[in-house]
Amino acid sequence: MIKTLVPPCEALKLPVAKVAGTKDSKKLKCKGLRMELTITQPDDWHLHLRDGDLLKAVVPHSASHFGRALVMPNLKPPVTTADSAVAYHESIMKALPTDSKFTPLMTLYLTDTTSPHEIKLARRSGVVFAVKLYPAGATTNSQDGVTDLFGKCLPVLEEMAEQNMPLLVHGEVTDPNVDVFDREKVFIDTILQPLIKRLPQLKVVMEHITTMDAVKFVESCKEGFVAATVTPQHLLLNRNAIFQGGLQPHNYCLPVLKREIHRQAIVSAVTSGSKRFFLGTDSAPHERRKKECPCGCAGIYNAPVALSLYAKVFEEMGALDKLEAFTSFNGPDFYGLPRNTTKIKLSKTSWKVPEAFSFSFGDVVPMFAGNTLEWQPSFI
Ligand SMILES: NC(=O)N[C@@H](CC(=O)O)C(=O)O
Ligand SMILES: [Zn+2]
Ligand SMILES: [Zn+2]
Repeated sequence: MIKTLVPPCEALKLPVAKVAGTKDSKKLKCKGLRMELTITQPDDWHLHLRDGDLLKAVVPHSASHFGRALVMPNLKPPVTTADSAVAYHESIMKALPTDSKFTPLMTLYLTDTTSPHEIKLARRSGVVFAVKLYPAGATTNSQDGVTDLFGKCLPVLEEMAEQNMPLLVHGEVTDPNVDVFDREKVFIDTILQPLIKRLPQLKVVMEHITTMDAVKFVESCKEGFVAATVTPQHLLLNRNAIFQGGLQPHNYCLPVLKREIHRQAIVSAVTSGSKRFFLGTDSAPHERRKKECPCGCAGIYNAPVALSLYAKVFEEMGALDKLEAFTSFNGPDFYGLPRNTTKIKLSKTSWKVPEAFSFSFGDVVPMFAGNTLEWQPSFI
């Protein structure tokens, strides 16, 4: 629901106008009215929560806005078994603020030696909802990932199709001869296309898509079987942002930001209302000293700003009426889970993103640190 509010002092006296389309909302904005949106509580279908002190530090940011999150397994060591997923689930539950209703959904880290039996155990655990494919060497903590998907993992993938367990992919090839900006497209051509041909019943999510090639691929597949998550950074930034006024380590993530034409293709796809695309922040915190150094880690910490940024993208495209499906419906529908029943409010109120979050072990710098954003989420 999209509502408009007048400035706070007068808010109680005046009737609330409902806004059906975005042309209206733009008009209202011009008149100086403040907008407010009430939407079903969103879920984050791609989140890095880490472990230890960093987990305790960052989990409140996700728990304060999202109902559930699909938690990525690329810890050190990675979460490769049902037992370790259950243990990780417990440590996340312990790290949550006491009154939190946030539900972590766990993933298994696929390796060359993952057995079909482990998939059965994962399904039975009740806490594992997907299996994650990291091509070995593709991204942070992927060294134990898969070296040869078709050669080593076919029996596991068949069992996953059997168990209705989705495969989530970091969709980049690791061949050093392939240009870093082409790695997603080559992955689609050489791995994903053959995979869905071979196992059409396997559900696949292309994580954090970055190219028009990925958009076209996902749109060409059978709805309900192949989908994609989209991050705030790939909707709002192109590759210039990595080099704006000097090297910008906090805009470096994998897959790396791409050209403007790719960003525009992703924005069009998510704001079209297609059910194939849903929210996955890929919020990936690294301590500041591990980002601002000679060989900085890939990953953008966006959990504190993600909802504001998604709202900004949809508003700029005149598609605020499509935001809720992207943030709160398409994901659970794909995973066959119920939609959340609680609501959150997004108010069009300026707020400043902190320069950094400071913890005893160090700082974590969020995406758009120090910038002013317009949409502010809160519980109702
Ligand atoms: N996206 C990133 O740049 N980094 C992620 C890993 C990943 O999702 O590829 C991380 O764990 O830091
Ligand atoms: Zn990834
Ligand atoms: Zn990720």
